Parts: sequence; structure tokens; C-alpha cells
Amino acid sequence: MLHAKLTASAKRQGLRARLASGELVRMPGAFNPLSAKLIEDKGFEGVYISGAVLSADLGLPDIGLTTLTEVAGRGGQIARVTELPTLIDADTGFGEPMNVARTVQILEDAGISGMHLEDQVNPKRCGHLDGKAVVDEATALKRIRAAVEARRDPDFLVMARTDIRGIEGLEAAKDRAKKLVDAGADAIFPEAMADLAEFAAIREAVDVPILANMTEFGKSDLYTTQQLADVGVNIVIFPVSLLRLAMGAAERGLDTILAEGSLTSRVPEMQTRARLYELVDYAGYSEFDAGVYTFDLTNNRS
Ligand SMILES: C[C@](O)(C(=O)O)[C@H](CC(=O)O)C(=O)O
Ligand SMILES: [Mg+2]
Repeated sequence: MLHAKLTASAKRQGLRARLASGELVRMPGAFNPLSAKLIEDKGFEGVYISGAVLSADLGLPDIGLTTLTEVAGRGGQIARVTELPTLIDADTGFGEPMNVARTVQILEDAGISGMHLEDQVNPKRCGHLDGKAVVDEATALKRIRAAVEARRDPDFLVMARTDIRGIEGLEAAKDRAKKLVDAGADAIFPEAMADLAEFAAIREAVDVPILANMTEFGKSDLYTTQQLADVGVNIVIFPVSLLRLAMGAAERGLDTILAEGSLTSRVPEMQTRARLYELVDYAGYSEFDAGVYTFDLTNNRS
């Protein structure tokens, strides 16, 4: 109640252990703290905190407009309500290597379990759109180096994302992934892979965990968790999926009010009041409140 029981460090150790076991970590993207609770309730292994969702939530395009304070604030709100490890999208790290160092520490303080840092130039773009550009190798490696050197909890996961595949091709992606690992990256996020064989090629190139981004309407087909596990993927994210599903439902609901004048026909699709209260542990809060209310010092001296 009130917050998750596990400490940030225990969640990070849990993520490390799961990755070491070789079993796939499935991380749907939470669009708010409540959806993170749903992800946990359904039995997933982790929660992803997407930059695209964070921007969209603020009514903004995903082009690097959000600040570290906003990202860490929302990330912290999500991390504190769940027992699951959280992986956050740190975009390009919010500045130069020195800023990246500060970013890592602030995200650690927010209770987050790991972050990914990409090699795009600023302003960044969604990795599945054309027209993006990447920084040179030295700049990309410095970002990772700064992150690794600045972290205080060795279990905080520093994942390097490379967007180079969409610009220079698979060979360049393999080469950059290897160098990012040499610079200290704990894991690799190869963005915009064309197919399963490309994930397998990255798997072959590095010996750290790799992530697959199953974002809809992007460059990759949507593979099943089994297909991805079979080619050696270790983490799969569904970054914007819950937001897209929820917004799809919201649009249909609004259209129904316009067309029918009421939402009666949509009620069966809605999460019930009882289910919502279950997710936010209404009963647990009431019990806590009652316990504190009846607290009496004279009866608690022993
Ligand atoms: C993973 C991602 O970085 C995100 O912010 O969620 C995006 C997702 C998307 O825009 O579909 C990405 O660049 O792939
Ligand atoms: Mg992003």
C-alpha cells in the first residue's frame, strides 16, 4: 500500500537476475502509474516507460521536447507504485556527456531500474520514422561512458540504443553495438530491425542482453514473444501499445456519446468500479486508515 514494498535496489537486482537466467523479460509500456499496476497484476516481468508516451501524454510530438525533470518525475511516479523493475527511455540523455551523468543519477534517485540512451542527434525522432540522424561513434561512446561512470548503483542497467540500422544498415549496427558494449553498455537496443534475422545477427554480434521494440505502425513486423525468445532476444517492449489501445477506446466512446447521446452501449467494455478499486487497493487504504484512526498510545506502550 502507498508504494511498492521492494526497494529500488531489490528491483534492479531482480531484473539483473532475470536477464542472467536467459528468460525473456516482457515489458509493456505504462502510460501512467495505474496502468503499471495493471501490468504487474497481469504477471508481466517489467514495466517500460516510453518517451513517446510521455510526450504524447503532454500533447507533444516525440522530438526531444520533454525535460529531464518531467521524465524523471513521471518515471518516479510509475516506479513507486509497482514491484516490477522499470526501464525508462532517456532519449539522447538530455545534453552533453556531463548532462548524461546527471541524468543517470536523477533516474537512479527516482527509483528506476535502468535506462536506454540513444545515439541520435538532437532533436531526436521516433526511431521508426525516416529522416533521423545519428552522432559519430566517438560521441555515441562518450554518452555511454558518462552514464556508466556516473551511476552509483552497479545494478542500474545502462542500455545503449543504436538507431544506425535505419541510416547505414545492419553491418554498421553490428559494429556500433559491439563498440557500445566495449564502452560499458550492459545491454543493447537495436532500433528498427527489419526482421527476425536481423535480431539474430545482433544477438550473434554481442554477448549482452538485447531488446526488441515491438512498436506498432513501425518498421518491424510484430513478432510473438516466442519468436523473439527463439532468436535470443532478452527483453521485449510494447512501448506505446497500451496508450494506443486506451486512446482507441476513448475515441470510440466519445463517438458513441455523439451518436447515441449516452455511453450505455459501451459500459460492458469499461473497467468496472470494483476492478479499479482492486487495482488501487482501496480496501488496504481503508484498513490502514481505520488502524491509524483507532491508534491509542495508552494501549500501545508494551
Ligand atoms: C521506443 C520509443 O523510443 C518510445 O519512446 O517508446 C519509440 C516508440 C515509437 O515511437 O513507436 C521509438 O522510437 O521506437
Ligand atoms: Mg523514445
